[in-house]
Amino acid sequence: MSSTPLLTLEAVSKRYGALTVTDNISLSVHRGETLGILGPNGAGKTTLFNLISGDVRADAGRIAYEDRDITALKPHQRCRAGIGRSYQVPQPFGHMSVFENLVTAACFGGQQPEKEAWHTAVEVLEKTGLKVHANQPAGGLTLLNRKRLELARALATRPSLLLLDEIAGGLTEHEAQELVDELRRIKAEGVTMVWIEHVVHALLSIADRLFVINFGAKLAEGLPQDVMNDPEVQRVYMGMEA
Ligand SMILES: Nc1ncnc2c1ncn2[C@@H]1O[C@H](COP(=O)(O)OP(=O)(O)OP(=O)(O)O)[C@@H](O)[C@H]1O
Repeated sequence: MSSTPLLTLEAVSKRYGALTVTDNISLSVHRGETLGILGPNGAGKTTLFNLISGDVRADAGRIAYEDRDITALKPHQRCRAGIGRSYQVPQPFGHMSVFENLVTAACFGGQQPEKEAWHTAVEVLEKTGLKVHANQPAGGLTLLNRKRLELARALATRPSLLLLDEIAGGLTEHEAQELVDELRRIKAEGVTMVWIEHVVHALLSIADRLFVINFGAKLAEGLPQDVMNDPEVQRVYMGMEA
């Protein structure tokens, strides 16, 4: 891992009216690492992703990516800079085939010329186990395959940073394990990942570090074992799957 972080957030805040949803968050993500994000429902995890991807603008603070200030960039500019994301609720073009969804992501998200986008789509289909569903309308996929497509669409933009929002949520144990295996292969290729996940044991099987958010603010950060043993984290997580 290089010492220069790939992504840096400095004192980033976001409010909705009187509600501070992101409260002075500073964090760094290093090249090649997988950072796991934990926090109770409504803690502000997805908002943090929205701030990184540009779907939401920060009220205060600075976001840097590859040493470049991206705080004012629009989502498509951040995507082209190398930030790919999946959404908690999969957002494919339901009437289009799986393959068409991937070509579209590669062309418009990744700004790849058509021929390259086709190659990328084929490559990503193989990598994510979606090849047999390539010509199926995305709207008819099972939950596991919709999650895979969500991951595949992000990969088709050829990200150097992959933001994964609850990709294992709602899956069976076996399905979640399949996804984790896929993520491990992606990680081994050098893709840096930030993964929000309530399925803690799935997250722990791959995360290098954890960052815990509660009420929009940082509760804990560090090596997975240290964070999971932190009494405050245990208190906040009581009753949750571990
Ligand atoms: N556009 C918005 N307008 C007003 N409030 C919002 C908006 N988006 C999010 N919030 C509020 O911000 C808080 C944090 O939401 P967020 O979705 O970031 O949490 P989360 O940690 O991802 O939750 P979950 O684990 O349930 O997905 C919640 O109270 C939510 O209702």
